[in-house]
Parts: sequence; C-alpha cells; structure tokens
Amino acid sequence: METQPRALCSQLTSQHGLCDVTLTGAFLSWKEAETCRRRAAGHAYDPRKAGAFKKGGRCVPLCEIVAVQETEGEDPGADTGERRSAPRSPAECNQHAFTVSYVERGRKHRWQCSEVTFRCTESRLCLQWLQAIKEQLALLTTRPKRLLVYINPYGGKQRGKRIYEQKVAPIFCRASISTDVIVTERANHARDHLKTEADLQKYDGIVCVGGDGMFSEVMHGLISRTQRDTGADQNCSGETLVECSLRVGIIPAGSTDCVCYATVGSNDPVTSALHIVVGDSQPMDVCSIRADDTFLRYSVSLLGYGFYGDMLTDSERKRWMGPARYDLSGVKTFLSHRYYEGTVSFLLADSNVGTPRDKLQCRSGCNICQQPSADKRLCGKEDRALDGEAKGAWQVIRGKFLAINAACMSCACPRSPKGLSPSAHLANGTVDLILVHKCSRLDFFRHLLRHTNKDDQFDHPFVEVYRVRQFRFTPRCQETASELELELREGDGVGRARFFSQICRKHPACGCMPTHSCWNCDGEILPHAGIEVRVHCQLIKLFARGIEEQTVFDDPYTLCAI
Ligand SMILES: CCCCCCCCCCCCC/C=C/[C@@H](O)[C@H](COP(=O)(O)O)NC(C)=O
Ligand SMILES: Nc1ncnc2c1ncn2[C@@H]1O[C@H](COP(=O)(O)OP(=O)(O)O)[C@@H](O)[C@H]1O
Ligand SMILES: [Ca+2]
Repeated sequence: METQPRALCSQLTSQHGLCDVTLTGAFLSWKEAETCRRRAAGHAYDPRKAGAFKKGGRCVPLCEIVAVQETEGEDPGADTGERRSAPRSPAECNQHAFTVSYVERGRKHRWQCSEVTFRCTESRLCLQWLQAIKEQLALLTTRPKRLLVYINPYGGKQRGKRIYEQKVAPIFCRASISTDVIVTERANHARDHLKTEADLQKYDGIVCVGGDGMFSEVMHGLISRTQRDTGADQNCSGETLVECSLRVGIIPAGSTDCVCYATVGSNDPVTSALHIVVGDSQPMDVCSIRADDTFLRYSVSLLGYGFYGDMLTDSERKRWMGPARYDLSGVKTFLSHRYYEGTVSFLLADSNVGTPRDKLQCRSGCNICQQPSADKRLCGKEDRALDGEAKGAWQVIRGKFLAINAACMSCACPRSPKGLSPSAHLANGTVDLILVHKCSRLDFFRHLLRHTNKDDQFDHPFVEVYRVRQFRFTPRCQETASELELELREGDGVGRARFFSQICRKHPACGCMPTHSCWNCDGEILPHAGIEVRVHCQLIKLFARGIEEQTVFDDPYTLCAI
C-alpha cells in the first residue's frame, strides 16, 4: 500500500510557455523550464521576457489549492485574455489540459482565487496529473464538504444575497462544496433555526452572510444548541460550557463586520469564502453576560457601556441609513458628552497572557493563544471556586465614566483598523477592559481619534486598561439600592436614617434620575446597566486563521526555497 503521496515532475505548457511543474506532498510549483531559460540566454535573450517567465512561476502550498479540473475545449489564450488571431494548429488541437485554482495573496490580507492551466499532448499524462492533485486534496480532511448558509438580506447595504450569489457561491461550487441556503425572513430566524430545527449532523460548518449582528445570531443559536445537545445548562451560573464543534464562516455583508475583519484582516467576501474552502480553523473566546443571576447574552467583540451604548441606541432609530448611521449617531453621542457613575470590579488575568499595552498583537498561530494558561484552566470552573481562589484579587474602581468598553478581541474594523484594543487576543481566555473616565470633550475627541491612527489610545491620564477574565459593573443607582437593602437588613434605626438622608442629598429628584446607559453587546442593545461578565476560553471556532503577518507570503520564491 502506498503511504507517501506521489511526487510528480513534468514539463507542461502554461500561458507563460514551457514550465517545469512539480508536485510534492506539500507544494505544487511551476517555473520557467530550464531548457527555455538556456535557449533564451544563448540566443536572442530578452530580459523582459525572462522576467515574465519568472513572474509566471509560483509555489502553492497544497492546502491553498482550491480545486483542480480537466479543461475541456481548451483554448491556450483563454486564461490570459488574449484573443486568438489564427486557427488552432493540429498540434494544439491534440492538447489535453487541466486547470488549478489556488489562493493568491493580495494587498491588505486579501485573498483571491487565481487559475493556471497546464497543457500537454499526452492524455495519459494529463490524467495522471489530475488524479495526483485530486488525491492530495482528498487527504486534506479539515476542508468542509457540506455547509449550511444563512443570508441576512437586510444587513449593511442590503447586498448580502447578491454578494453570496455573485462572489461566494461560484467559489464553493468550484471547490465542490454543497450548500443548503436559508435567506432569513425575520430577525432571529437563523438563531431559532439553529437552536431547534437544523439537522447539524448533515454539515461540516455554518456560514453567515451579514454583519456582526447576524454572526451573533448564529453564534447564539450554535452555542445554545451545543449546550442543549450535551446536557449543559447555559442559564446556570458557573456552568462549564461545551465547545461547539461546527466552525462558523462569516461572509461580510454588514455595517461594521468587526468579527470578520479582526479574525481575517479584511472585510472582503472572496477572502472569507477562500478561508472557508481551505478549511481554516480559528478558536475564539466568548463572554457570557448575566444580570440578576440570569443569563442574558454572549459577546465576542465589543461590550460597551456609555458612549457605545448610547451611540447604538441612537443608531437603531436610523437603520434605514445603513452603515452611515453609526457616523451620525457617533457625532451626536460625542456632542452629548454624557458620563455615567458606577463601580467596576474585575479579576485580573495571569501575566502570561500578555497585557493590553504590550504591543504583542494576536496574529496567525499566536503563541499566547496557544499556551495553556491558568485562565483557560479556570474558565468554566464554578464561580464559587473562582471567587474562592481569587479572593482578594478582585479590584474595584468607582468613578464617572464616559465609556466602559470590554474588548474580547481587538475589534479592528474598517473604521478603526487597529481596533479598540490593538493587542487583545482572539483565544486567550481574557477580555481587555477599557475605562474612559470623565474628561473634557477635547480630550475625549483626542482619545477617539487615536483609534483611527497609529497613536496609543490608552496613553491618556483619563484612560485605564486591564486584561481581565471576569468583571462586574454596578451603576450608581443600583449601587445605592443594594447598599440600602443591606443597610435595611443589617443596620439599626440610626443607620437607616443616615442612609436615607444620603440618598436625598445626592439624588434630589427622588433617586431615580436617568443616570444609566445601556450596553452595546456586539451591536445589540442590552437594556440592563448592571451586569456580570465571564470569558469562556475558545468556546467557538471560525473558518479563519487570525491575521497573517504580511511579509511571510509576499514572495512566492521564498516558499519554494523552504
Ligand atoms: C473622531 C473619530 C472617531 C472614530 C472612532 C472610531 C472608533 C471605532 C471603533 C469601533 C469598534 C467597533 C466594534 C464593533 C462593534 C460591532 O459589533 C457593532 C455592530 O456591528 P454591525 O452593525 O452588526 O455590523 N458595531 C458598532 C459600531 O457598535
Ligand atoms: N430577514 C431579516 N429581517 C430583519 N432583520 C433581520 C433579518 N435577518 C437578520 N436580521 C437581524 O438584522 C440585524 C442586523 O444584521 P447584520 O447582518 O448584523 O447587519 P448590520 O451590520 O447592518 O447591523 C441583526 O440583529 C439580525 O438579527
Ligand atoms: Ca480574548
């Protein structure tokens, strides 16, 4: 029995002329044929032409080949866009050809699907190549074959359906991926379908076409379903949640597309489709949010109180404007300059998961996300155990805040390419907690502006940032209520009188002033102000690989040399 994949090496013709084509267990490579080069050097050597040959050479990792197929009715000029001026010669008519589709990297982390067609005169050789490449592709078992696709037709600029049909479906088809497509008919359609109806055994992954809100729906459906199917109770505080086995692919077609941008490095639908086809896998942390001991929601990107909560509330009334609603509501909220009083308590993460200001950005194959840390081990343990273990480790900050932001990932998006917390990690079991204290409008503007340039947005005296694994927020109005409860239960008559007089002095309008904001939870409004948040390390997986270091794959010859 053959254990090693077959290696092949032949001289085949591509649009750049005769090539040495090699297939090994790891790469498919082609370059100008040696004989050609010698002939070119010996006779009428044309450096431009030699350069073009060199340019035409590639070394493609097998895992980045999308598909290979026999090319029928092959026209040698077809893939270069050249028009044929002469009829085919008898030799050309006898040619056999196959086309390889592969991932090619462009600027700004974009991927595109390129093609190369190789021709030869022997049908047997052509078949041998086709079969060998197909055999190699069949060994890549992490690639999805059947996908369940949800499209939000109203997300972003309402282009979800068109984006899927024109840019994504042809790539899935090329890669022989079969799909069941559901165009949603209402909000929460995808969530409910996943939660109760979908036959998940049939699929290797789920794809959502839309924005962060749509991804959030799919994530909620999938996590709830996984817990239900495995007997875990997401409503129970301290429950160890079970990781979801199906991966989720995001085709960006929303307003912010932060989850896609921060996990792939771009918001380009073709790039996302290719990451799905090659079967990438990126684990991701998920925060669970509770209030009054009741489970509310999950969050993976931004959990923002104050500025981002108010901005979202205002923007929901302007949904008809599409993505521009955030700009208008952002300016309006900035001008209102509201601050909110309350107490933030948090449990700091271990130092081995980095700090928000360490400049160690989470990139493909991130070391910090791969090391087993205490945070990961503790994730999912009983809250009581956590509390006991960490007794005294809780830090408490009272203040007046313009914004409280919890970033479970960098939250990079086209509006802020480095994100709310540029060094936050996708899968380290922690969340970066950013506290923006009350400051002048001008200072707050400077802080916001730094999200869009290279300056450090944490380098202000009114900004604090911590890497945490759990936190709580209590708005001032609830704080006094709980204190009051305690005082009434435990205190004597004198204490009670003193407490009431305190409320009256501080809250002259009877203690129920509208002094609280709401939370922006991945773009959904959470009407609660007081919440408790816990990170569940690597609870879900995406069809992504994290943002690649740009330089590694810039030169195709580098790879050939490896
Ligand atoms: C003076 C210039 C100010 C510019 C400030 C730029 C900061 C932008 C930081 C944005 C971070 C967004 C994090 C992602 C949030 C999404 O989950 C959420 C929902 O996205 P969706 O509409 O579903 O795609 N979008 C928003 C804007 O809240
Ligand atoms: N068919 C539908 N009709 C109305 N709302 C929908 C539909 N499908 C999904 N939604 C909801 O639309 C909201 C926004 O979706 P999203 O795709 O995130 O777009 P955007 O990025 O523009 O906010 C989400 O909260 C989602 O639940
Ligand atoms: Ca994280």
